[in-house]
Amino acid sequence: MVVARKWIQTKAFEGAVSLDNFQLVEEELPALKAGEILIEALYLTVDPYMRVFPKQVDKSPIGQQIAKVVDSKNDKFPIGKIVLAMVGWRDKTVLDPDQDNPYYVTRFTPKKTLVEIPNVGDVPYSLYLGILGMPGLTAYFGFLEKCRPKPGDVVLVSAAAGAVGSVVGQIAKIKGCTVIGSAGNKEKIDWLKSIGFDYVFNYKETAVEDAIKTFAPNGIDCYFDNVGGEYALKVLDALSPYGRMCCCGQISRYNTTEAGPEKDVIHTIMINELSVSGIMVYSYTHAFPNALAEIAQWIKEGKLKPKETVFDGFTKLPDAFLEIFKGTASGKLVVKA
Ligand SMILES: NC(=O)C1=CN([C@@H]2O[C@H](COP(=O)(O)OP(=O)(O)OC[C@H]3O[C@@H](n4cnc5c(N)ncnc54)[C@H](OP(=O)(O)O)[C@@H]3O)[C@@H](O)[C@H]2O)C=CC1
Ligand SMILES: CCCCCC(=O)/C=C/[C@@H]1[C@@H](C/C=C\CCCC(=O)O)[C@@H](O)C[C@H]1O
Repeated sequence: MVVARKWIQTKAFEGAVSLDNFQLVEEELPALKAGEILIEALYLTVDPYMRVFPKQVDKSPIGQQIAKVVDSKNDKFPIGKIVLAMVGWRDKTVLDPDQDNPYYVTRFTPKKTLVEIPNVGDVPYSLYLGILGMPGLTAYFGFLEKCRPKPGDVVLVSAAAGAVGSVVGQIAKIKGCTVIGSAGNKEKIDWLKSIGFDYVFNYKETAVEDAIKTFAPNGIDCYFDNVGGEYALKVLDALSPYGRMCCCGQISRYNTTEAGPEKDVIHTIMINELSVSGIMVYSYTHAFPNALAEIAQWIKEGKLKPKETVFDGFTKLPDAFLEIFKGTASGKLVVKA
């Protein structure tokens, strides 16, 4: 008999997430039926959207993991094969590789529970949860398709030291742009400078509108928005005519239910003929293989530098999740099971 551990969410999130939102429980797994496999987590991801994903109370929070097949009654998935699976915060799982994703929401998640890992060469498995996974692809499509950068454009990225923002900034450099990033501590600022950002500021010390006056006196051409709220409205006001803004996330608002700052944003969008677009990365599923090949090539050439903060141990999942909102660590947060 195999016993799995899984985290469940004990109560609805309200305000800041705390450790008592989660409980670790054990579960006896059923014997494998024909066609099924048993997988064991190697790395699990924590991402900001887990804070706002609907209907998870009494369930294991949504999440992908890189896992190894450890028992199999399916010839296509032999023992030892590595897969990417959306099974939530669990260390062991029995599944049919062809089953639909129990967390599926149209456009927002993969349709199937299990996804083959892309064949992009010999890279650490954890990267499939970051730069070669959902966050990296979000950066790639959000920036290239929605911001439509041109060489010489001035690009601003918020939460620039994070999983998405750090990739956006580096792709912007590859595309010949001038890149400004914001982050919340000195270690992140120093790291962003070291990977090629032209200007970096601590948004907790310098208001974004002041940073823009200093670093981009002629305005911002592209804004990649990871934070939303007042920060995003301030940047909207500073976009150059024909500017582009990619609305990727609103992390400054995830822990609050209070109404956001009000303003007649529509007038600003009209008068400057701005393009403001959202991004949902799974809308580009058809184009993932080519994008991943290009990202992998940039990594190989040293043009894109992955960074991770790794939490050691399955029991650390809630701590890793809380770290997203503390904001001390940079790069992609992953948990080594
Ligand atoms: N549309 C889509 O398909 C996707 C959207 N996203 C969104 O992209 C954004 C970035 O995601 P990801 O790169 O994974 O996360 P990050 O790795 O950037 O982690 C979160 C970071 O956000 C910053 N942050 C945390 N709380 C706040 C706050 N209250 N106000 C301002 N900044 C805060 C902190 O950095 P610091 O304070 O140092 O800047 C923290 O380190 C999120 O909003 C996420 O929801 C992500 C993936 C897909
Ligand atoms: C609703 C806030 C979403 C914040 C942006 C973000 O991080 C998106 C990430 C998606 C995510 C889907 C997340 C939420 C779907 C909400 C559906 C609903 O019915 O409200 C996940 O699938 C990975 C990213 O594509």
